[in-house]
Parts: sequence; C-alpha cells; structure tokens
Amino acid sequence: MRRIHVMAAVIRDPQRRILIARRPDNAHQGGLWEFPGGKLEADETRLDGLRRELKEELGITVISARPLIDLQHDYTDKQIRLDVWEVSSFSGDAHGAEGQPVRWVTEQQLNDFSFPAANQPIVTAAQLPDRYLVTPDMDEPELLDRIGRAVAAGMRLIQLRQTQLDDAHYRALCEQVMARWGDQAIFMLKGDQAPVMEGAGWHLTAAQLRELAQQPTPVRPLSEHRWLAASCHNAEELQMAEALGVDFVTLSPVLPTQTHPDALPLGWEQAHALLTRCRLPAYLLGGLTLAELNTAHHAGAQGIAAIRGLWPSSQ
Ligand SMILES: Nc1nc2c([nH]c(=O)n2[C@H]2C[C@H](O)[C@@H](COP(=O)(O)OP(=O)(O)OP(=O)(O)O)O2)c(=O)[nH]1
Ligand SMILES: [Mg+2]
Repeated sequence: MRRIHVMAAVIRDPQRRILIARRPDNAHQGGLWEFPGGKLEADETRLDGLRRELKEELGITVISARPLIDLQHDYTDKQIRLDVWEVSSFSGDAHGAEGQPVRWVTEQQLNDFSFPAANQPIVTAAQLPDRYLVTPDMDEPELLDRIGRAVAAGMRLIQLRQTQLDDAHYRALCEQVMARWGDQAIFMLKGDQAPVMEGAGWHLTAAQLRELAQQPTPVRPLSEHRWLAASCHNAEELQMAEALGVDFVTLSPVLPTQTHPDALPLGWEQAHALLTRCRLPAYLLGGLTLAELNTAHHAGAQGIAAIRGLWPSSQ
C-alpha cells in the first residue's frame, strides 16, 4: 500500500484558539473532527499543498506557518503520513467552504472532541509549547527567583532537575514551586516523588522508561490527565516511550553539552531520521538555544529543551 502524504494545520487565532472541522459522514474517518487539510499533490511543496488545502476548505490565505508534528499512521484500509503545520497568521474569514461544520476551541477543549486514531499526538503537540526549560542545580533562593522570572516571561513547561538535593529536600522544593506557579506552567518532576505530587507531571529517565516498558504487561504509570515524559537517546527508547503511552519525549544529545561531556552527539541529521519514525512530540536537547528553534521545527521536533539555552539571565 502506498503511503498517502496528508498536509494538515493547527490554525490559531490571536487568542490561541484552534480551528477544527468535522469530516463528512461518508469520508474516510467520517463524522470525526479533524485538523483541516488534505492530500499533497505530486510536484507540490509541503507548504504549497497546505496553502492550497486551507484555501479550498476554509477560504483562508496562510501568512505564516511552520512544521508542528509529522507522523505516520497505519489504518487497516490506508497508510497515511500526517504532516501537520502550525498556522499562526492568515488572512480571510475562516469558514467551512465545503459545507463542513467548523469550530474555534481552546487547547483544553480539544480533549472533548473525537478525532481519528492517528490524531492523539497532534492534540498533545497543539497543547504543548515549543520550549521546555530544564532547571540547573542552584541554591534555592536564586532558583526560585529565576523560576518566577521564567514563568512571568511566558515559560509554560519546566522540568525541576535538582540533582544535588536528597528526596526530602527535592519534595519540599517541588511543593513550594507547585503552590506558587502550578497554575501557570506545567512542572515535570524527576525521580520517584512525582507520582504522589498531584498536579505535577513526571519525566522518566531512560532507565526508568526501560524498566517500566519491560514489565510483562507494561502500563502507563500515571493517570491520563497528568503529563508523562521520558528521556530518549535512540530508536529503541523512542519506541518504548510510544508503547508505554508517554505523552512527549526529549531526544538527546543533539550537540555536545557541558552536562554530559562524554555522550556522543546525535547531530541534526540523525536526530531528524529518528524523529521521522517517532510519533510522539519530541523536544531536542543538548547544546541548543533559541537560535536553533527553527532548525529543530524543520527537523520534525516539537521544539527545544535546554538548561542554559532557556534559563533567564541573573540580571
Ligand atoms: N485533514 C485531516 N486528515 C486526517 C486527520 N486525521 C486523519 O487520520 N486524517 C486522514 C483522513 C484521510 O484518510 C486523510 C486526509 O484526507 P482528506 O480526505 O482530508 O483529503 P482531501 O482533503 O485531499 O480530500 P479529497 O479531495 O480526497 O476528498 O487523512 C486530520 O486531523 N486532518
Ligand atoms: Mg480534507
């Protein structure tokens, strides 16, 4: 069976709401909600195909767009590649130009609609930001001050990585951070503390991922309404993360880093190749800064994760 290349869009209005449309009852995956788009034609670039589909289906002209997530899914009757771009600016009045119902919904409301089976990672990608801050080891007063400034500057996804603290101190820190900023950002915790910290997410190490994925009957170790992530370094770990039902991953190291000087960097080409086969939203990690964000998007990543590259300066 030939894989069909589909261009689809997460289109946002200035309030960050997202446009979804309902597929006609008689279409493939009919009656379910979708991100507008359709099949790429021969000799068309990906962006040209996206622009044409959104003109045809919604009557809008794309002004700016960038890759969001690119995944492959095998239905019993069709194999598709869903190449989803985020459209942050367009002109025209978006409407169901083919008579299909359309709705503007918040990121949260996406959970209330039924999408085709391939779409769960797209919903997740639409709900997550494009940068993932990892905190460096640091004394508590300065750490709290800088977390406060990162949140105020709009950082919405933060991993509390404090390797110098014992369990009791780490837990106390996490409680404090969650109480102050837990409603403004997603906090991902490390270690065994996370499951008992209601409201927080859990970021698994590659070793924890392996242990959980190699159980006789692997089960996702956290309820569906809490974020679960995992650190991956190769195709096998990415595959385990998918099988365990992880929401998103980090893939590292892309470039040489100070925190892991002995690790062999993947480089951009290999990172891209690994992401092509991975269905989950992935943050590239290792020696990256915001200067590489666009390159990361075009390599198929959700964005970048970084310690130094995203940490607010001490000024
Ligand atoms: N547009 C879109 N298609 C999706 C999504 N999820 C998903 O599984 N699909 C599948 C359903 C279809 O098999 C295929 C998209 O094809 P389509 O029916 O939209 O193609 P098209 O707009 O070119 O329509 P047509 O000319 O073939 O009628 O991808 C999604 O979120 N958006
Ligand atoms: Mg379509």
